[in-house]
Amino acid sequence: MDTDTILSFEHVNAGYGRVQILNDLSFEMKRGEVYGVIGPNGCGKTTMFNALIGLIIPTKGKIAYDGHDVTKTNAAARCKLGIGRTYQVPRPFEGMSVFENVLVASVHGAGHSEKDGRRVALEALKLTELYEKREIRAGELTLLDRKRLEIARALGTEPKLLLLDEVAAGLTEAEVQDVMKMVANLKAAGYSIIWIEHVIQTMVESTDTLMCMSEGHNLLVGEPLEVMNSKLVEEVYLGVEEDE
Ligand SMILES: Nc1ncnc2c1ncn2[C@@H]1O[C@H](COP(=O)(O)OP(=O)(O)OP(=O)(O)O)[C@@H](O)[C@H]1O
Repeated sequence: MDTDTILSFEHVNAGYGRVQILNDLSFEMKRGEVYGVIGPNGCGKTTMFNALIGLIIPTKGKIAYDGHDVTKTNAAARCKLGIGRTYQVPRPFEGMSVFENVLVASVHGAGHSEKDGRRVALEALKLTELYEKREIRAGELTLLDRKRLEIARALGTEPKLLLLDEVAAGLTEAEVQDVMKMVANLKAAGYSIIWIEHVIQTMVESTDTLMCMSEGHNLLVGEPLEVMNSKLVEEVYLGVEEDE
């Protein structure tokens, strides 16, 4: 793995029990880039995240992250190495304040002392523009702010690689623009970001590299607009969307 590469999947097979979902998946991501992942429903995008954070262990192949072979490393150790994820459906502790939610991630997720955890949590809240709302109960937040909180909680673990799972889903166009600005700020702050999304325009405008997955493998990867305009992608992805 060259030092520019933060993440690589090499011929990975993985799934749930006997059901194999990832099927010889290979790709490589550069440090500091926003790497988009698209593909039809059920093609294995979230499963790829699950394999990346250590929720499921590959039956074949290798996952290398930041100079480490993490193929069989457990989830807690990967979190400590700097892999932080968000979930498709935000699930904060509703009764806790915004700040407390991020503090919990920082202290219990990343193992920071309370003092360091507070510092990291406040930085995460500033980066996600939630600082002014830090005392509000998480259950009272709008969907956009819940998405921000989901990202802040991931940042609370001090990741180098941030995994975003459909953070734009369910938002208005104006809100999606806010998310795109936030992702651009996170990139500028030095995070490497891997971003699953169905909102195609977002992917074209906000990512440096785009991969389209199909049936658990890498169908096409490249410059976002080229990937989106390719016939191959149109057939497996847009074709499926239109039929739904
Ligand atoms: N815990 C699980 N146990 C068994 N099968 C699962 C589990 N989670 C997901 N699957 C199956 O794995 C396949 C891939 O799902 P996955 O969520 O990775 O797809 P996806 O590309 O993220 O889809 P979407 O765009 O709809 O979120 C689907 O057929 C799904 O039903």
